[in-house]
Amino acid sequence: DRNNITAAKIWLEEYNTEAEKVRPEAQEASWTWNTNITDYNNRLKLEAEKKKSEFDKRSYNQTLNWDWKNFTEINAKRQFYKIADIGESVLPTDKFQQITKAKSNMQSVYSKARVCNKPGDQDPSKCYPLNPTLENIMAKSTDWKELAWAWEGWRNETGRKMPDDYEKFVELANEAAGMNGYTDNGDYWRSWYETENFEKQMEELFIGLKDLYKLLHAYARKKLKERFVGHPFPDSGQIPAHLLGNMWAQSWGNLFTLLAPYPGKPLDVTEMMREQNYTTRKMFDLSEKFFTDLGLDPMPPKFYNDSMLDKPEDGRDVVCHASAWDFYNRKDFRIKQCTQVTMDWLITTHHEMGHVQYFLQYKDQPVVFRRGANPGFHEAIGDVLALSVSTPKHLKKINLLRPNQNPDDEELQLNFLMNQALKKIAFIPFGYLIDQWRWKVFKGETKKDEYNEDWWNLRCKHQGVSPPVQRFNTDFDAGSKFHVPNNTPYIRYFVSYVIQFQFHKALCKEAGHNGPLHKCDIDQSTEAGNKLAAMMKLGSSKEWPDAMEAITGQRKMNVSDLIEYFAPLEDWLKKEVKNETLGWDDQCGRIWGNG
Ligand SMILES: CC(=O)N[C@@H](CC(=O)O)C(=O)NC[C@H](CC1(C(=O)N[C@@H](Cc2ccc(O)cc2)C(=O)O)CCCC1)C(=O)O
Ligand SMILES: [Zn+2]
Repeated sequence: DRNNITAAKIWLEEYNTEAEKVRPEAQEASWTWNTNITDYNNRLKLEAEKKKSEFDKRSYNQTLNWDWKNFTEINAKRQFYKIADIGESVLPTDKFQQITKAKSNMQSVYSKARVCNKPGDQDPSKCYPLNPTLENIMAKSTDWKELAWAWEGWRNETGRKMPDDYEKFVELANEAAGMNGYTDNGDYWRSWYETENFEKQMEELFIGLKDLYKLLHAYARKKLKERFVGHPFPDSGQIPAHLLGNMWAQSWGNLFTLLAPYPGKPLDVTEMMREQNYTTRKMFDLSEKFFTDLGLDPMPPKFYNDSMLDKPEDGRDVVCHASAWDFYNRKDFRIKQCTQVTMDWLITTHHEMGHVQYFLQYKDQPVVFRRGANPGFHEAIGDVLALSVSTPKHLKKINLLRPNQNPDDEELQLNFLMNQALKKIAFIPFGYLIDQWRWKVFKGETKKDEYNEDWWNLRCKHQGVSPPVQRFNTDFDAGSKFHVPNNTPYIRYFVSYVIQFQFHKALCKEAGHNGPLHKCDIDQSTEAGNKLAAMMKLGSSKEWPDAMEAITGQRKMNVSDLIEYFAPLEDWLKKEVKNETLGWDDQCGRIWGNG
């Protein structure tokens, strides 16, 4: 009967066995399209997704045979709860096909986009991809016009072509969420955090970090005004968004040579990697060794064979944006990325390997528990290890610091902290605002003809950046960021950037570190590794405060460890910007045209 827990557990076993067949097929078809974007592979992907959605629907219907909401066995009850939560698969077949088609269109536009008419090109029909060309221009160019060409061109070739598909996606995603008992798709996405007033909690964390961001923003604005003297910076105080070394102004690491407190003490790890003929494989071996030296798992033998670690040279279209893949069969785990030999890509490699390590650690959980404790946890693992790898002390150990450089030199240490701040503090408002915008779209508070105005209201208000050229309602700048057309939620990165410092602090203590937090390198500490592994093994079988407690001994997210980590730099910044006006107006002033 409906309360027979023994029979229910047998059914759960059967569900798992079947899920370990259906999911790998869907993943394999998605992998094939991602690594070779063709109409044929797209059809196979849609077919496989349709098959998986039918399995999900069938499984949901079978959960109705059990009174699982009243089960006393927590683990079984939690499995039923997750099996019954089938997301977009709840849609009837025709609507499921429509939403999958809309997503596929946007993903394809994003991944195939090229920008032409580069200033100074003899052949105006020559076109350039984001990776590596446009990203390199945004990272290295100091030519205002060239930066503006790349910035505007990318948005014309991506976001501008998506509003109709995006509107369709929002409508159907909300319909699916409604059928699953949520108020809208944003409510569904937030449900993964199982946290009362989650939006309020995120806002409080963000408010706690605003002052630190304003210091860095004021310093960067001061130095960029010197670099681009004579060019228009808005009176409202924002920084033109194309000057920050990144297509979305989300990470300012490429401004290090401009912003380093002691320019004579460079951290030019990329040059060192190139001088030592680093290859993609060497970057992965380095990362894997860090994990295994902590006592964590090595990559399975077929990982390197089956992964795509470099951009293919046979001209096929691929999704270059890095990603880590669990095939849910306990055997196949892959990474797909178009690796370049740079320090940034060494960090990204650790980030993706962090995902695979999490997959490996929880692979014997029931399929529905093979997720992060919350999505932010999955994003934090690789970054936590990268916090140790990037220290001057560790770079010295792996011979990526110049021989004449002393890792304990205080000026070098301050340069290191600035380098970290340009990636971690600069990211905070961006990590926060993407889903602020999307949650409002899903709530219906932002209509299609307001998509772009609302996007820039948030970019101007929270991030303190403004568009370098006039924007119109016919633009859709949110669509120029991978995660919007690819429907990947983003608040997970904001959460990760906060909790990774909590994890770092706790693991450094476990590793016996004394002294400032930013100097800690947990390398080879199996005590730290064991703590991390124990948390990852839980997967999503427990609510995330239990996982947080397993590492840090307490159950809340808070920004105090991040602030402690950057304390020495905060003092330096306060002195640097004492004659500056901190912050900016909420509005961006005149940036709007009615196109
Ligand atoms: C099958 C699948 O999709 N799997 C998921 C993982 C999972 O869910 O299991 C996945 O691989 N997602 C891709 C995504 C890629 C990256 C990303 O998009 N990063 C953010 C923000 C950021 C930037 C710098 C940084 O150091 C940390 C975060 C951005 O670039 O804006 C690219 C660079 C790094 C991470 C990722 O790995 O999170
Ligand atoms: Zn990630």
